[in-house]
Amino acid sequence: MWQRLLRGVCSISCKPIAQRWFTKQIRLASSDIRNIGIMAHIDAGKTTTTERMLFYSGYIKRMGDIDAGNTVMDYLDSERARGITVQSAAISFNWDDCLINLIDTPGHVDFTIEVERSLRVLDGAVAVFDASRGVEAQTRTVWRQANRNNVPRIAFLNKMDKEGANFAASVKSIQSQLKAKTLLLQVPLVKEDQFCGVLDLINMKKIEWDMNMTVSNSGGRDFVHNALQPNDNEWSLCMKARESVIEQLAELYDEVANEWLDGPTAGEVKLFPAEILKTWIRKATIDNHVVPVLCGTSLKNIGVQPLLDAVVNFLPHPTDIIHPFMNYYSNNLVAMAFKIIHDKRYGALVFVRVYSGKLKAKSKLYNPNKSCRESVSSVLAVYADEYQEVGEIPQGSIGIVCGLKQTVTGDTIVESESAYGEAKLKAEKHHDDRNTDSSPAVLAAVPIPEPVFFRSILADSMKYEEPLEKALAMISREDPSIGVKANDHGGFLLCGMGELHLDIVVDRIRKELGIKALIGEVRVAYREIPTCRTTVEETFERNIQGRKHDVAVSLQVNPVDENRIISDVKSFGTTTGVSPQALQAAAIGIHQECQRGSRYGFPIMGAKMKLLGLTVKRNCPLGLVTSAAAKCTRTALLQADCQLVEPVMNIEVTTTESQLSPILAELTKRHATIKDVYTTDQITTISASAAVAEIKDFASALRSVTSGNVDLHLQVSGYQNVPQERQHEIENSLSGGISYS
Ligand SMILES: Nc1nc2c(ncn2[C@@H]2O[C@H](COP(=O)(O)OP(=O)(O)OP(=O)(O)O)[C@@H](O)[C@H]2O)c(=O)[nH]1
Repeated sequence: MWQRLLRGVCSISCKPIAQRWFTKQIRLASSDIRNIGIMAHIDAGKTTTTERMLFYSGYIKRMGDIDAGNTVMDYLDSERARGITVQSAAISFNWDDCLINLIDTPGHVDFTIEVERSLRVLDGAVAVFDASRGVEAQTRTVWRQANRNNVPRIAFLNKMDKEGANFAASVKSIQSQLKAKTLLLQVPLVKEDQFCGVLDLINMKKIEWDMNMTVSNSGGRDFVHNALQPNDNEWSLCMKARESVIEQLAELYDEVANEWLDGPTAGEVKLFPAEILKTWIRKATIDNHVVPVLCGTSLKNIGVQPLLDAVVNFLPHPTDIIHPFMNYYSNNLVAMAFKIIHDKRYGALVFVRVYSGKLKAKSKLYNPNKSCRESVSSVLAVYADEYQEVGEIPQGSIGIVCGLKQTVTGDTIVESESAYGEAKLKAEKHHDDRNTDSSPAVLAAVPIPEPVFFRSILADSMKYEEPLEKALAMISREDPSIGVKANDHGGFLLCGMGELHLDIVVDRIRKELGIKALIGEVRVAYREIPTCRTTVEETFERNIQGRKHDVAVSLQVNPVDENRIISDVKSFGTTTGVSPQALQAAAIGIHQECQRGSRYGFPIMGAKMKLLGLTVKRNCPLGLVTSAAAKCTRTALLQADCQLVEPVMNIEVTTTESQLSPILAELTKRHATIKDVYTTDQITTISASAAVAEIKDFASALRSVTSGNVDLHLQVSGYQNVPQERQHEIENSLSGGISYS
């Protein structure tokens, strides 16, 4: 990718346009900015839709083709090869005098953390659906994520050209499965059994594309829109549908009801001016009361321009949504780093959302999460894999900051340490929860679930050791859901959320960064949990340079019902008077030993590690405190009789009824528990759960037994004890060491 970034592989160079737009961006008011995401199930057409948006906005001169692997938005080699979006690519373009900062989010379940991070910084989203499938498994996940983050949404029913596309059924599935109140703003226009445009209910217009022109020369730029007339066939249908929109709004807001009752009429027909209607649709969308629904086919270039109009008209601008922390900073700078990628020329590119103030080039900033100062060298606006230096990122917008050394994804960045101090004081006056980990004056980070897969990675020769270490540090800074740990074989363990997640990292290391490395097979991240409470007291003696040092440690291990370790190491009782540095050194020893595991060598979880006592003489080396605490932890964990547990996944398979038998057979073979099987709208859904170890190659097995006519959604649901017979298998495979390929 790095060579690609330098060369600027995009076949289209748009620097002059970019320059004009980015200069304009600085003068923009917040109300002219839309920070939006595109979210959906894999393959619904997010990337194709985005490419069309760029094309119609004039940003690119030729549309990319996802199937030919030459889109602007999917720009990593691994993305182009696989035809899927892996990293969220952010991009800015203009539509109707507004600056749209758009983030294309990945659809695969392994990258849901990436989606969550994007949702934090967005003000609104376009949810893209495949109109022949309606709501799909991953849509439900991203929808829940958007609900959690209160992100207002527009639904775009894409692929209306496909055989089996069904507007009404898709809307029904949004209502029933996502429990969303849909507001239909368009009706599909079909001629000679072909989808060719939309009936716009707000403006009462027929918008029609010439199917012979769309795919070839015009690329869908040319379309005709005519006002609907009372003698048109579609008139009464559209009037009824428009009335239903107004009624839905009237149920929400009394003012709409009054306006509707008292407003002007033309003969028998009650009028409700389009501009007023738009204002109320916008309000209902931002209040998260309704989800406006539009339709089209991005591949055939129909319906994308009205979608862009809807983004500008109905999705919120940055100042529509006031986040509580903004009140503490007045007009001082506060921003959030939501993504990091590395570039050879600029180094770490930190994508930020500026909530208040301006983020200027050559300025000094403060990072309260890392308690450190940072220097900004330059500030960039982004065009997929091309960047344009700009002087500042204005309030409410998204851009890239260069020069930051310690900031990682999820950190808050503010103007200065003193500005943060003032904000923290103000925030604490309003909150009694001073004991929580993070101050209300910083933005809450995205929680990262426990990784369920890992694989070993070892440099092929000494020449690649340092580059590999640097590459892994860089990748885990970019994506904190990738864990990197040194293993006992001189290499590293790479932990991630799924097989694809780890495959992508390995691809980047080998192909994009050119590092020769030996890679172990993908393994399940088992864990060990203590089964009983133990208390251990031990004293350690060492002679160091003729001086005798001893450290006494007393530690208790308590089983707890949580998928993590709770470390209780603080100054109390017999630890009173022990220096904070010694307590910290003991905490490190306990943590390190928990990571090493006990009987099986897998990290511990479900344990509260309580330091009951620590006796340390003056001048005792801190390293000795760490190893004493580690040894005491080892003894305590052995006595706590740790049990091996494994991650379990919820499985959701959607298919047609005819494919049910082979799928159920595959699930039974893998000892899955079938929870439910139901059919709605001719789509059969099977929900089940199984151990991750049992379903490692489930996706490819499913594809082969159903000829690809299946949709699979997996999500980690928890942990369960490993059955006795498999425990032996695991022990045997572990004693065989790591096999690299
Ligand atoms: N028939 C039809 N196919 C479409 C349409 N839009 C996209 N496609 C096809 O659907 C497939 C997936 O499109 P993408 O744009 O990559 O979908 P995506 O949602 O970005 O997929 P991920 O990045 O993998 O999450 C490609 O083969 C597209 O050509 C459409 O309107 N009609």
